[in-house]
Amino acid sequence: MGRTMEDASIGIIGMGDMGKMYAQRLSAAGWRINACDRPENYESLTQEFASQQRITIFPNGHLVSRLSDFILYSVEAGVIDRVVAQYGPSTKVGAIVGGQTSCKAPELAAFEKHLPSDVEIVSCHSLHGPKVNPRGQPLVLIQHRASDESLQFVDHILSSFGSKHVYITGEMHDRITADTQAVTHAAFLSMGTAWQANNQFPWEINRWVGGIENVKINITLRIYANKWHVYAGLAILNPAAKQQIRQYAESVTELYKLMLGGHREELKQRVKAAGAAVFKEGQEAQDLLLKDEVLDRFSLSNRSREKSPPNSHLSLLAIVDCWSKLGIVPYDHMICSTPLFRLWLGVTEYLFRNPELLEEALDTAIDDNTFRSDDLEFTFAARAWSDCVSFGDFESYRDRFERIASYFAPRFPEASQLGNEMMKTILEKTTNNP
Ligand SMILES: NC(=O)C1=CN([C@@H]2O[C@H](COP(=O)(O)OP(=O)(O)OC[C@H]3O[C@@H](n4cnc5c(N)ncnc54)[C@H](OP(=O)(O)O)[C@@H]3O)[C@@H](O)[C@H]2O)C=CC1
Ligand SMILES: O=C(O)C(=O)Cc1ccc(O)cc1
Repeated sequence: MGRTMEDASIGIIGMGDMGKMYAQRLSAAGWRINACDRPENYESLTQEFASQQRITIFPNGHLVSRLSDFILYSVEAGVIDRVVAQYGPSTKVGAIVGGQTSCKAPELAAFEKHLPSDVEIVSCHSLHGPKVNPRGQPLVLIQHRASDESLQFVDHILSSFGSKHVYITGEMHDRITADTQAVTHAAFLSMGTAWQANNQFPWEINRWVGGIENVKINITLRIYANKWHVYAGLAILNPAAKQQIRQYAESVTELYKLMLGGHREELKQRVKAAGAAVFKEGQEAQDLLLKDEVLDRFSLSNRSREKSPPNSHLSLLAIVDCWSKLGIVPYDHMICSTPLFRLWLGVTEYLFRNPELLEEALDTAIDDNTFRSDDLEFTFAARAWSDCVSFGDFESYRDRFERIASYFAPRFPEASQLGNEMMKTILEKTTNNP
């Protein structure tokens, strides 16, 4: 292999949020980092990292690739092929290459296509955002074209994160993350779309205040405050995601039609059968915590509330219907769970493991027309996001995303502070920190 742990250096191509987080944490653990972003960002990055002795900034990926023993591409998923085509042939002989993109099929295809055959491939994916402490969070490692020794080398490099290493294939990664990431995002993106379409800031309206609603609101705003390309890439480029998001939109539509038609018994039967398939007896996940007393602390609203206002919870009924139609047991996907997914599963579980609350939601869906127009917009939104992902057009995804994001933007600073506290509190209880 020709490299020793002592003199090895790590290359990072793409110094955005994730690239910088990796550079900071790996250099703090004692590794030498060679990093670059696009050539036009060279000057500013050099200044930013001037005081960090173990991080050297280079003008481009050729210079990073020819020097480094483990090279990580941390660029937008949509450009991975182009960037690997550009710098891949400059990779140091015998080096190991990996990527941080959220969908592995295009990344691994790019590596196979453009890397010299003497280069090994071990890819990875931290299943959390750049501001989350990696300790205890899942970190996927994919030994795609590499010896066991090289996998151990990468394993060792990344061990300082304290993450929970998960060893799977790229294909399995994409199938699981279609659910834990792409469908989860589709649900929250649709909530935001519906609120915007009805011209609502949900925390200002009585029927949205408290409990589960705080999670819905805080996560939706958290997603819209983030970069569109992260969500577009992992949904559009993952074939399993298209199918799963389409099923989610179909479940939303069919349940909404049952509500609209007043088909109480059919609705109850369908939802409860789905619930029984997903939440099997004795299959409780780790303590997911979601209790109203805690969730109530994270409200953007300044109103107080005594009891949860009844809600049809269409978004939650539909995800369970979707999982059951696809034969997915979400607890099996905890190995690739992100913090958002655990919260999403947590609120869903909270509703489905509370028979009175579920009954109340189903009766509200039939009897109470307060939510009809919200649910109508939510149904349109779920279908529109599904179409957008299926068409695979990054620019129209960006346009939809940014239009809705700008509606909520004035509340981002407050929402992100509150959302961070909520995540922290809930993560402390839902992560098995070693
Ligand atoms: N954000 C998150 O929560 C997570 C993201 N990921 C994945 O990690 C990857 C990076 O995400 P993130 O850091 O958030 O995104 P960013 O947009 O912050 O970072 C990507 C960086 O790559 C740069 N880049 C683009 N082309 C080149 C090139 N030819 N050479 C060098 N640099 C280039 C971009 O520059 P410019 O902006 O100027 O184009 C940008 O600085 C994505 O694939 C994402 O899906 C994975 C886990 C979590
Ligand atoms: O938790 C989520 O789903 C996020 O939104 C953060 C995120 C985004 C992309 C990833 O590949 C991993 C995590």
